[in-house]
Amino acid sequence: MKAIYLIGFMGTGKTTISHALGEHLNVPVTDCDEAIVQYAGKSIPRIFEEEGEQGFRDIEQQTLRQLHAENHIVATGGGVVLREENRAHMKKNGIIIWLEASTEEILKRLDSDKTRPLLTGGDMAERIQTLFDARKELYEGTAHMRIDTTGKAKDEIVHEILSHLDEYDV
Ligand SMILES: Nc1ncnc2c1ncn2[C@@H]1O[C@H](COP(=O)(O)OP(=O)(O)O)[C@@H](O)[C@H]1O
Ligand SMILES: O=C(O)C1=C[C@@H](OP(=O)(O)O)[C@@H](O)[C@H](O)C1
Ligand SMILES: [Mg+2]
Repeated sequence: MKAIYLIGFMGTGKTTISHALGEHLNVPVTDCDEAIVQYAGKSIPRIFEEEGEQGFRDIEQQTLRQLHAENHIVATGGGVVLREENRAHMKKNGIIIWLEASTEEILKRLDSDKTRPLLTGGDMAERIQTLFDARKELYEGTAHMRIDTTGKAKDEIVHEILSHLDEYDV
């Protein structure tokens, strides 16, 4: 099996769904953000604070490149599509699934979240909208499969992904 990469905005469920999908397919799962935290030895907010967003993106790019590119599910961070090198790496190595959710749903899911530095401070709905508008075309242009998760339970999303997987050369 090739790698399966989950991409999409913060709060669309990449981390959550990657683990559920891994269980169903009996394939190992890596969350890129977790690998980054391990490698850097500090939390994501701390990396942003001390090294800035570009410092984080450098580590993210390096980490993505080092992850297994076969027989593996990778939950990426929402900004992975910002770098062309990352988009090319994922396209070369696997199937890319874009998880979507409405702004209202993302707000609900991340209401009290303090772990996503790009969403803290200011009006969260506005931040989500601005960032999403800037990234939408990148998600669209990178993904092979697109799944709307709004109002859907984890199992439903996993089954929807599984039902489409055989359309691809995984
Ligand atoms: N389908 C869903 N329905 C409701 N809540 C969800 C769903 N998927 C994820 N969540 C919740 O939303 C939050 C963000 O999910 P997460 O998997 O961390 O998203 P991402 O990795 O895309 O940022 C978590 O609290 C998670 O439990
Ligand atoms: O969208 C982004 O730029 C980011 C998304 C986060 O991951 P999730 O998408 O899993 O929340 C994490 O990588 C970091 O806070 C930056
Ligand atoms: Mg995540």
